[in-house]
Amino acid sequence: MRLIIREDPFAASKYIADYIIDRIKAFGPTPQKPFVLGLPTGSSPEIIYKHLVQRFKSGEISFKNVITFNMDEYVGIPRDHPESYHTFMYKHFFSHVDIDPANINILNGNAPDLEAECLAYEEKIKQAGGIELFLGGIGPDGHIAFNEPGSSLASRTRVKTLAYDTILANSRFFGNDLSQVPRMALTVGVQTVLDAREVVVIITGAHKALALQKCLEEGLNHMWTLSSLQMHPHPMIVVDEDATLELKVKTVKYFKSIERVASELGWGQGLPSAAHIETKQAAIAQELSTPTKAKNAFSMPPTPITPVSKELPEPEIADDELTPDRMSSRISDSGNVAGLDGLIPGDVPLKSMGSRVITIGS
Ligand SMILES: N[C@@H]1[C@@H](O)[C@H](O)[C@@H](COP(=O)(O)O)O[C@@H]1O
Repeated sequence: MRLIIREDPFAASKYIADYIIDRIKAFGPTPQKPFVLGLPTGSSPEIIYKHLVQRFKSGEISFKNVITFNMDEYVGIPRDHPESYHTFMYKHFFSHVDIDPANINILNGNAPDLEAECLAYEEKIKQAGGIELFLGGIGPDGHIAFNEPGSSLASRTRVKTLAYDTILANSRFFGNDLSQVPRMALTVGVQTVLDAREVVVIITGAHKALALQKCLEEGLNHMWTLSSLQMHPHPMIVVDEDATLELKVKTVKYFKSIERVASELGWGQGLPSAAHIETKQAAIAQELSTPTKAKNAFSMPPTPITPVSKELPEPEIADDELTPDRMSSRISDSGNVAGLDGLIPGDVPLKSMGSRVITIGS
């Protein structure tokens, strides 16, 4: 788990935007090998999108060879509703960059067959080669996408009924009128997120501090679906200071130290590229398949160990000092156990404890 802590939501969002740009550049997407990016909505990612748009406008990054899959969409509100996730994504991101509209994938919450829509979405992700990086946000109840508390951790894209907490939280976008918030949504499943090669989550604000604590310091729990990241090989959570309010000081210090040590050593917190790992794996497999080398690899002579005693000054042992194998001889025959010399007269010394047991029948 990587936990990156930044002072405020702006710094946390900038960190993620930079990270995504670095990952896309390192990947070097082409039409034949596009970068597949999973995306969220919500107020937390808004600043990330602003950064990405800015960097696109300054010519630092292109989204031409990027395919996107959004996490979720409400069921039953028109696609052009001001609060639909389609509208959100075009307003904050897609309309401002050079992404090919054919590469944009968002679930259709008005599909005549919602189940078929979800199955087709999973299939499309598979056909695109799987998601390289899934960016996510969470709700205050620790849900990722719309995987509400109690969701199966093996879930895939499906129809989900929204929890009351989520309806309450999202009512701010619907004039604080609970009755206007859709009751259902289509969402990628927990397992769909975990299938991505890398998952990056933004969490900001004190109202999400408990969720972060549950997911980071406690165990895997379907009531806090973000905790599923514990099962992912490359998760990264980027937070602001407020989101850490419920964490132990020790946890915060540890994760801050990871980042500090890594930067002191000149290491980034990024992933080694897939190509780099594959080259290494191939070299190791080759090495092990060469009979003599493989044999050598497993029958290496033991590394000679310098006896510790040679490194240490000779201990000074008094003539009457005892060696451990004769520890029993430390106990004097006086009947008293070392340290128990001050026994009350008449008390029974430990070595004859048996004498305290009265024989039944006697
Ligand atoms: N389904 C979305 C989530 O995908 C998103 O992560 C969450 C957080 O939104 P915000 O960032 O506005 O708190 O909102 C909704 O519930």
